[in-house]
Amino acid sequence: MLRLEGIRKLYGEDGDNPVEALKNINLEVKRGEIYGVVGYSGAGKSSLIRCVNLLEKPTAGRVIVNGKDLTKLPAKDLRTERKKIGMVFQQFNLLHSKTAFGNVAMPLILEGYSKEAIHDKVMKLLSFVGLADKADHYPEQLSGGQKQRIGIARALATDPHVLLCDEATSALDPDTTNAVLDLLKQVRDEMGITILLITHEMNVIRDICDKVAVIDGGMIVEQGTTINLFTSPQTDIAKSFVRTVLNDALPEATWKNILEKGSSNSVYRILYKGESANSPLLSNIAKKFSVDVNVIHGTITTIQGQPFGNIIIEFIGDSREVNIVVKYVQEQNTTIREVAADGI
Ligand SMILES: Nc1ncnc2c1ncn2[C@@H]1O[C@H](COP(=O)(O)OP(=O)(O)OP(=O)(O)O)[C@@H](O)[C@H]1O
Repeated sequence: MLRLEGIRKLYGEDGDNPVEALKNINLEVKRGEIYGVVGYSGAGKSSLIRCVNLLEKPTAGRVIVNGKDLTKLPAKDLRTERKKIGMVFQQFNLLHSKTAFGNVAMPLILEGYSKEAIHDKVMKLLSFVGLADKADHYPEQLSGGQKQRIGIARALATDPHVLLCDEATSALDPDTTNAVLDLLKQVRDEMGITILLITHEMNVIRDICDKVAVIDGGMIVEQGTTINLFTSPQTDIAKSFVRTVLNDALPEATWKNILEKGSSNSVYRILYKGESANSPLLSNIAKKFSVDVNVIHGTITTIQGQPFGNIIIEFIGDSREVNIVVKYVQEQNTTIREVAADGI
């Protein structure tokens, strides 16, 4: 549905200090997928999303939407194809002089739709985003979450195939963020729209993305399914992003206690994924082996509908028996490793 091939973006290429914001970006989003791009400030996220709808022309590379390379289209055809790409902005970008109705109607007026058709479509979209009763309200009379719903309704007005979301929830509080993320999921599930979103918030990736790419210094440094990225991040930057929501480092005070007891060599991290998160692993260990299991720290979270457990435990018992237990855990298709000196 959407493919980026070898995208480069160089700003100020004719000046003394050109900035290479994107370096050879390759990415494929399948129809109906929600694909997230996560990165720190300055990583190149905005440049990337702006290159997708050609608000910025890539210096090199191809942007293929529905089989068409947008970078090769003449201006008139590009305008037609752009209508199939909706855009949702962090700051909503609503016209303050227009009501909610007027904002959603805008793209349809520009398209020359009849008054009746506009009324029908706008009211349907306002109902879809749960704001039919706010049709006559102006943006200043709406909350941030409501403004974003209007922004989404406006983006849907031209029946896009792809929705690009630029930090769509970054200006919202956590509860409102959840509601807007649910709405985006509904857009995908009920309308079959493919979504590419950029964010610096890993909870957004965890909550709605099927796949994710981590971008750093204008390059994709890691990409894959959301569950794989969360359960086995490879790069330091992906690990640090995952840590922002899983908070899996052992608290310093707990680690200090363990060191004082001299039992640091029997502290392990166990990562459960999917099915194995449901199996009573710890109680099995306690039943089968003569070691005690002390859970020190941990989180269990749901990623793409699958439970994922990340817990730190201390085995209390003979070290030979502990080694046997570690082997047993590995045989259960579960990751286990000693916790390092920094509690990670
Ligand atoms: N119009 C521009 N002219 C020159 N340099 C630019 C321009 N836009 C972005 N850059 C530079 O390109 C790099 C990537 O910026 P970009 O805005 O794409 O990152 P970002 O990940 O979206 O950051 P943020 O989350 O802070 O918006 C940065 O070094 C930035 O300074």
